[in-house]
Amino acid sequence: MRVHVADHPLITHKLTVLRDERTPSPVFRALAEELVTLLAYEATRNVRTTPVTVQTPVAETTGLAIAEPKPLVVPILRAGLGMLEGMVKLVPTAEVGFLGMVRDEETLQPTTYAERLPDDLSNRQCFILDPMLATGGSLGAAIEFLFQRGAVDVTAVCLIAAPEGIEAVRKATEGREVTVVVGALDERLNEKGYIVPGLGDAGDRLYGLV
Ligand SMILES: O=P(O)(O)OC[C@H]1O[C@H](OP(=O)(O)OP(=O)(O)O)[C@H](O)[C@@H]1O
Ligand SMILES: O=c1cc[nH]c(=O)[nH]1
Ligand SMILES: [Mg+2]
Repeated sequence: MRVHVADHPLITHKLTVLRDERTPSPVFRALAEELVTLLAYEATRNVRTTPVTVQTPVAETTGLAIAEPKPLVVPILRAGLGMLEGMVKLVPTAEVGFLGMVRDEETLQPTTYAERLPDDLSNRQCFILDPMLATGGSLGAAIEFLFQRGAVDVTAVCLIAAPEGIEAVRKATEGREVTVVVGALDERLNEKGYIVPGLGDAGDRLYGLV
C-alpha cells in the first residue's frame, strides 16, 4: 500500500480552519470540497490515459485523454458525500457509485447499509472518498468490497488519518494495489476511536447531528 501525506501550506491552512470547532457547517462544507480538489491532483497522478490527436489552430498534436473504462468515484456516506463535488469537478467524466457505511460508536465496527455500485468493476480504477480514516475499519471494508467486485486498483482520498488506521488498512489490503492520499497524518486515536486532534465527527459537522 502506498501512502501519500500531502505537504502543502494551502492544504494545511484549509485543514486548520476545518478543525476549528467554531467553523460552521456552510464553511466546513466549502472547505471539504476545496480540500478534495487539491488532494485529487495527487490521487489521480496514475489515472489511466490514452493518446489522442487534436488539431490546434497551428498544428496537429498528440495529447492524452482519460482512458475507458471511466474511473469510478465512490464516496462513503454520509461524510464522504461532502467530498464528491470537489472530486468530480476535477474529473468530470468519472462515474459515481455509493457505499453507505456507519461505525458502531461502542464496538467501532463498521456496517454497510447501502450500496449502489456497478456489479462488475473489473478493469476499473476506483477512488474512494472518506474524510476520516480512524481505526481503518470502514475504509478497509470499503476497499475489500470493491476488490470483491473486481476492481484492479483503489485509491482512497481522506482528509485526516490516524497512524493506527493507516496500519490497519495496510494489513487488511496486503497484496492489493492500494494508494491512500491524506491531507494530514494526526497523532493517534483516543479511547473513543476519535482522531486526535482530528476535527470531531465529520458527518455531524457537515450535515448536523442525527
Ligand atoms: O476508520 P473508522 O474507525 O472506521 O472510522 C471512520 C468512519 O467514521 C466516519 O463515518 P461514520 O461512521 O461516523 O458515519 P457518518 O459519515 O454517517 O457520520 C467516517 O466518515 C468514516 O467512514
Ligand atoms: O475522529 C473521527 C473518527 C471517526 N469518524 C469521524 O467522523 N471522526
Ligand atoms: Mg459520523
